[in-house]
Amino acid sequence: MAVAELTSPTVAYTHTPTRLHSSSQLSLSSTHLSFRLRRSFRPQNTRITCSVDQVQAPVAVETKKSTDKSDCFGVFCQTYDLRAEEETKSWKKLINIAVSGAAGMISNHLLFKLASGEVFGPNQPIALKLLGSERSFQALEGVAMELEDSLYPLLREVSIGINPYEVFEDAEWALLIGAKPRGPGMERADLLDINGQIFAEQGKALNAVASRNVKVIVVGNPCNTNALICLKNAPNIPAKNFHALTRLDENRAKCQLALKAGVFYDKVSNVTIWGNHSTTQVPDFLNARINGLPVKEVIKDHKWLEEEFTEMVQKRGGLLIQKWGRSSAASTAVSIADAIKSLITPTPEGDWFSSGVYTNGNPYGIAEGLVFSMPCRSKGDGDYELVKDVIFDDYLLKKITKTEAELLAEKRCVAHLTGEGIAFCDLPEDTMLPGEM
Ligand SMILES: NC(=O)C1=CN([C@@H]2O[C@H](COP(=O)(O)OP(=O)(O)OC[C@H]3O[C@@H](n4cnc5c(N)ncnc54)[C@H](OP(=O)(O)O)[C@@H]3O)[C@@H](O)[C@H]2O)C=CC1
Ligand SMILES: O=C([O-])CC(=O)C(=O)O
Repeated sequence: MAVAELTSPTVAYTHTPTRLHSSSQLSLSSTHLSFRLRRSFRPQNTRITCSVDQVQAPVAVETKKSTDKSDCFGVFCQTYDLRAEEETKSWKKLINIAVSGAAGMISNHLLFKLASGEVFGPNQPIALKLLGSERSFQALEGVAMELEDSLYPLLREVSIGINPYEVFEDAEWALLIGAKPRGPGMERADLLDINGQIFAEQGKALNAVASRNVKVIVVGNPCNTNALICLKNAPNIPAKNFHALTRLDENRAKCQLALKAGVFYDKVSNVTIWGNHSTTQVPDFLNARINGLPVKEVIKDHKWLEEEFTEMVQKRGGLLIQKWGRSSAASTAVSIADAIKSLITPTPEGDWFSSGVYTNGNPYGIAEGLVFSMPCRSKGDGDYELVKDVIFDDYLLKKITKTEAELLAEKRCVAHLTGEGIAFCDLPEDTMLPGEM
């Protein structure tokens, strides 16, 4: 392992332009000031100096095995002691956020939100660990370059890589976005299998190297069953920590209810999406509220609620693809940010949010062992509890049974990936992602 050692009271580091060995490192452990240079290109004669009153004499320190790490990128290979600068003294401890599909469209919106501080807050420095593939590696470098050029103060580290066992190391959040889109003529069972394999692998990697309390949000479709596969392959991480993103569906439902009621969308609350992120999902208008009143008291056209509203939310993703020629990216990124914020800030009194979570001991009688969207509340500690005071009627129960049946069929279809035996695929005919219609 190559470790640069400096002993003079004035620190000066110069090196010639090479692609450095992945473990090259100069570190000042006594002050936590470190310049970490791992397999990054740096400009000719890079010179970094610090005066003696800023730092003590540096000592070289042993680093973790370089092969355990993804590559830090460009300017982010330098890290500084946050306590050394007045402005950063009040900041929290750096958190590691891993993002897969990092060169994709959703990530292209999300990463900049994360880096700006609008998700984790203005005093929360972050490290972004970006997972791509050989196919997308150049694009990933492009993303990292744009992050460099954005000069975000809170963004202290960016690393990129194609091996989940490296990229997920010590991740405290894992936002799993990368997935293969369903191509023409591809059976849904094939999609479940192809993407399921990605999520089985990523579950294993999280299990091996991520923080034991990592929070995982699965976005790549079919996200509920991918999340189930992921958590089944990560037995050392609490199943409760895995989420499938249904917040976009909740946001879409709120928007349509607001439009119909003639109110601004901040007046709509208590919206649950039940079940699968697919066209069987159930946007619950029975428990939802507008200006604190039950939706059915405000919107008297109940036929609209049961038919048009429900179908509009279920198929919103498909309509958007028809208009845009590609699936929702910006609004999905916003909804991922919303989903994270809902877990790290206390839920407003009386309200809740939707997330696809593991049905382990759920109070609604939904089949156990599924990732099913349900109403959740959080104290803001990253954890959540299920909301108990919700009501059901025959319409709602019938719809929930349909989406439950679909998820049970998806589960049977991926039994080979969850350790539950031999897969048997009998998916309902009309099983579709929101983007397929
Ligand atoms: N839950 C939700 O509410 C929503 C979910 N989605 C889903 O999010 C996912 C990402 O969408 P978006 O960012 O727009 O898609 P993009 O196609 O823009 O990017 C996704 C990334 O997935 C990776 N990918 C593509 N093919 C494969 C493959 N065969 N194996 C592994 N990874 C692959 C690629 O990264 P790389 O080459 O680096 O692997 C690509 O950069 C999709 O599955 C989409 O259906 C979209 C909207 C809403
Ligand atoms: O099917 C897709 O990729 C798009 C999707 O999930 C959505 O817009 O809700």
